Amino acid sequence: MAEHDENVVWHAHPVTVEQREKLHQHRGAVLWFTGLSGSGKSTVAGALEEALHQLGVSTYLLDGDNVRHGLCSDLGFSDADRKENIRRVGEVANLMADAGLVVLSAFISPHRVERQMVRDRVGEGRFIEVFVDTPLSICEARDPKGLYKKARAGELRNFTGIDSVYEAPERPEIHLDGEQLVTNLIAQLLDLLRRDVIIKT
Ligand SMILES: Nc1ncnc2c1ncn2[C@@H]1O[C@H](COP(=O)(O)OS(=O)(=O)O)[C@@H](OP(=O)(O)O)[C@H]1O
Ligand SMILES: Nc1ncnc2c1ncn2[C@@H]1O[C@H](COP(=O)(O)OP(=O)(O)O)[C@@H](O)[C@H]1O
Repeated sequence: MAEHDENVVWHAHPVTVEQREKLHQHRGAVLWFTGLSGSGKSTVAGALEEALHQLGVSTYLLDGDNVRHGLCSDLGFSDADRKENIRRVGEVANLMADAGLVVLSAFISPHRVERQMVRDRVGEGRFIEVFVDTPLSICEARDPKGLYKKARAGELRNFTGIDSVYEAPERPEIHLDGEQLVTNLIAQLLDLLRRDVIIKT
């Protein structure tokens, strides 16, 4: 894919990200949830969004299951397609954070290199990697969509954790034990957002 056309020139607009953040009364950021299928990414991200919304924070939740019905409906689960999925979502998340929102994204995002690509794009300080660490055996026992069962039966190929790799984060901003109570996990995430001065409330 072409990087960009040299004839396309960046245009600096008069309203800055700092001005937009001032209006929102909090900083823009990307909370990047990563973990196995069934680890709890959507559940925890959804509960955190609810808590933030109640605190008056402007949020948006990007979820793999939903984005793959629209923006990324042409993509499957090969390594190349997952990479493109994360690239597109990373760009959208970056734009939303630039708009001053606290973005929550819930994608398996199994490869370190792609998560690093999004980190570089969003920038240190704004990118918060959230590792939802739930053992494969627990995810498989939960199996809310019956996908692990299908993968074990050989009916679903390239399934993360079964016949496709998951590279755990080495230095996530926060490492959650995905077997703890959701309320406990939300308290840890709110603490981090306050400590990093993303939110003030
Ligand atoms: N082969 C394979 N591997 C993993 N997951 C699969 C696969 N096929 C379908 N699904 C369903 O798609 C959801 C993961 O989509 P993501 O966009 O998060 O995946 S990725 O980040 O591009 O790897 C994932 O949702 P979650 O369970 O919410 O993680 C699955 O429901
Ligand atoms: N902390 C938790 N403790 C117990 N069950 C959980 C927890 N988080 C999620 N679950 C349950 O695990 C299943 C998978 O959660 P989900 O959020 O869909 O995972 P993911 O988005 O990572 O695939 C759901 O049935 C959900 O209710």
